[in-house]
Amino acid sequence: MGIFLQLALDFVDLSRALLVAESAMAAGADWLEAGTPLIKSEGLNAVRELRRRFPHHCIVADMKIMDAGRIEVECAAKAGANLVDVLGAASDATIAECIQAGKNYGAKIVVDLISVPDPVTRARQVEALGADYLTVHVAIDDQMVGRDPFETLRQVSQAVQIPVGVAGGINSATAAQAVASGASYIIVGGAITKAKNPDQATREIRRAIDEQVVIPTTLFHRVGAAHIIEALKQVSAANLSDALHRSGVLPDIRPVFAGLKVAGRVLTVRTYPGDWAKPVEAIDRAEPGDVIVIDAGGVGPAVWGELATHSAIQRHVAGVVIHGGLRDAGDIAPLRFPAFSRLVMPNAGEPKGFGEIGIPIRIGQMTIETGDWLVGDDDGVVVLPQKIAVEYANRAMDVLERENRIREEIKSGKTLATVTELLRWEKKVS
Ligand SMILES: O=C([C@H](O)CO)[C@H](O)[C@H](O)COP(=O)(O)O
Repeated sequence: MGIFLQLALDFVDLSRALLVAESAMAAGADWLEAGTPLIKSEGLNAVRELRRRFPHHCIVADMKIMDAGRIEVECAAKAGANLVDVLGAASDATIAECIQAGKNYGAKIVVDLISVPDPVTRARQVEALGADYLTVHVAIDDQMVGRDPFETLRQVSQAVQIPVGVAGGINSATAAQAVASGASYIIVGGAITKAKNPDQATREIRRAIDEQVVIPTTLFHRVGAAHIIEALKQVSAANLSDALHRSGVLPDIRPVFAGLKVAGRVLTVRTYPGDWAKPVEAIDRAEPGDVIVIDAGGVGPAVWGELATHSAIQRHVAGVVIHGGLRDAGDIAPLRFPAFSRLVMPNAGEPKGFGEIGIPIRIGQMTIETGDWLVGDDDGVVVLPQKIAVEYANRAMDVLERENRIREEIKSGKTLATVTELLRWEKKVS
């Protein structure tokens, strides 16, 4: 038996899900899953419509059943599902009821081991209860902190006899690893549903599975602490702010030059207005790729200019952010050095040395620490606190990937309002 590719339609709008389903099924996906968000949003009509459009394909209802297994399996099966998903975290009674209802209504039962503390033990238990399939699954939110399913998949696939599948951020670069780790079926959501070309994405993943090859991708994979910058170099300040629940923005800080982006680790400086000693000394303290963030009280005179910029370039400093003034803009422009400031002016102060390097600073409501991360572009500057950097760098990538998909649907002739069904989801004033 070959390895099945299951497409997880994790949309909230059925029309968008069907668009991708048509494309991906024609390109090599085997099983079609009504994702949990889709079922929660559209109900089992999503399963009925998938069954109607794909009468001969295996339809999976990712119900993530936690209770009332009998009725939930019955209605999913009657809606047209071949496989119904129950959580391994549910009680044995619920899982046994699902299995029995599955027998009665012609549906196979998949037990999803998502967030189960001891997946190997639970896998053996539910196999003994009569489960038909087992899925090793890393939750979307756990993917954002860098977790992957492969070691657990290897252990579980060796512990049971029933087919074991995998879900959790699988993409064209990791699908082969999923097969090598023992997967009998591979569930892919975002790497296809957020792809600009779902058919091409499906073909690549299909090839990765069938030929056991790694097909590199810069999208749909999540970084760990050592590679945060890789994600931040891809996302915009807007993506990062969206990921941070629309926060993180440094107020009143504007790009001095258009078309320049910076992403990097922060080195902070506090100085007295106009006192450019510590800002310039920080250049010598910075690591390559750092962004120097200066709190000069939000007022002039300038604490940064053309000579400081040449010095920063020598030290491979990635950019400068000034809560205060910059000068020599015309001379800095041709250097294409990313600079962001509250003010631009011709007058500087004196290098008196009042201030400190590396200490926490405060700009507006934001406390910024050395070691935090930052993205700046034509929109402004967003700071990412280091303690949440892995998660929110990954969530910013997720924002970028989702917008890539929406853009393609708009380019196909739709509007943003229709693609996102704004009218449907507007906050209803009761
Ligand atoms: O089951 C899923 C998740 O809990 C959201 O419903 C996904 O379908 C599953 O994780 C596959 O999606 P990706 O992780 O994006 O490949």
